[in-house]
Amino acid sequence: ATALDVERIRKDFPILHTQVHGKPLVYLDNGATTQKPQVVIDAEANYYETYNSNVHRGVHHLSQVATNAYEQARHIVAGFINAAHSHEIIFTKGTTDGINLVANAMSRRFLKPGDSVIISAMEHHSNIVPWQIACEDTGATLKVIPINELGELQMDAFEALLDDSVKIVAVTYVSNTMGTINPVEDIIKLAHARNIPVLLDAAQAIQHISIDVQALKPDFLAFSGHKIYGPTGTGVLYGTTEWLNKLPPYQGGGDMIKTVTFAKTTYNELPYKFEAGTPNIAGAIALGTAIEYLQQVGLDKIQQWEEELLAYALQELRTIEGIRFIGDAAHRSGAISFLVHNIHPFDMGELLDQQGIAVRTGHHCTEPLMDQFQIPGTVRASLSFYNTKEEVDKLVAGIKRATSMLL
Ligand SMILES: Cc1ncc(COP(=O)(O)O)c(CNc2co[nH]c2=O)c1O
Repeated sequence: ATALDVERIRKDFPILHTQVHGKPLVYLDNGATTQKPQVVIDAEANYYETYNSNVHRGVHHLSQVATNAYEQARHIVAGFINAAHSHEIIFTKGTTDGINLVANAMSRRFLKPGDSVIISAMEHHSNIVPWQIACEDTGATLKVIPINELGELQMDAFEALLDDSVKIVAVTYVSNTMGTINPVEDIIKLAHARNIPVLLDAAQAIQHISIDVQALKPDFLAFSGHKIYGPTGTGVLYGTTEWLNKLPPYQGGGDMIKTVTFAKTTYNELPYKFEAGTPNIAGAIALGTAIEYLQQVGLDKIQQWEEELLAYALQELRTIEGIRFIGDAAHRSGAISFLVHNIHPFDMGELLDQQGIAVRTGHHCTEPLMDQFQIPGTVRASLSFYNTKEEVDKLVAGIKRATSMLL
């Protein structure tokens, strides 16, 4: 693939041309949320300006236009991850919402005392707490796959945890804190060998790695729209038809029903069974636009550039005296977490901010991981395809300047 024209791409993102504290914004907090191209911003505004209307039930023109746009967005998402059917795409509020939907259903229908749920030591709180609640409610046990000092899953320990008590495996595809890319193909194969379903938290994978769910075969896959250049409050839960038909409805209300009587209600077919109430119509449409934008840019070019930029960032960061990487997996993407000498991450982050450099500091909603490394938190830089090597150089220079001020 020909190289990405990053400078041209950057023109698509208005915010990248703003200043912070009088200095050009260097946005390196893409793991928290990504910036939005003008076409995504316009897609939301255009809906409200020209065809705002509720979906699925209206007979009037605007409602049909809105419904077609909303369902076209679903079709775009289905194609993006190569789902076998569009009805396997459930629009959610985000990754947290999608995981809660599955955990809630599992606790109501599939978990009982003596059962277990497997997660990993690097999970985001959104893929820990819903499972803790499900286990508390059902008497099931939460099991945790350990990681090694590089922040990689210990697969032998994972295999040892797999037994007949396990009713689901829920793991992150890519660590939001360390960037570790987990061997999800192997995890799924090992779990499926025992007929155990797998949920993949793809919040930090969907924007960096091409995902084909018919090849990879997760039973569920969740991601957030705002981390793949779409609006906040949007997301997707992919589920196989088989599993989505097994799950009870998550929320009751309009749209998710076929007929309602006080004696008995029958539920709608997929995907509407899981889309109660008026959805985030504008958000879903704009998410579809975000995905089309990425496809036009070229996912292979994006992946190639991000890999090159990550390698450059690691190479340059390694020149910093006293830097300690938290997680240094061989197979990684997106995020780089580090500490410099014994400087508290908050102090480093604050001084970087004063230089216009946006990174995230703290535990990144992975507190158990911080406990394992015995640190209060990290400084995390997380890259996107609109970042440049010059921005990496500014980060490195900014860290060196902050270090000289703080030591
Ligand atoms: C791996 C992972 N799972 C789930 C979530 C939750 O996504 P949400 O429902 O859209 O909030 C995040 C958000 N991660 C981060 C949010 O801010 N900094 C982060 O690293 C994440 O990185």
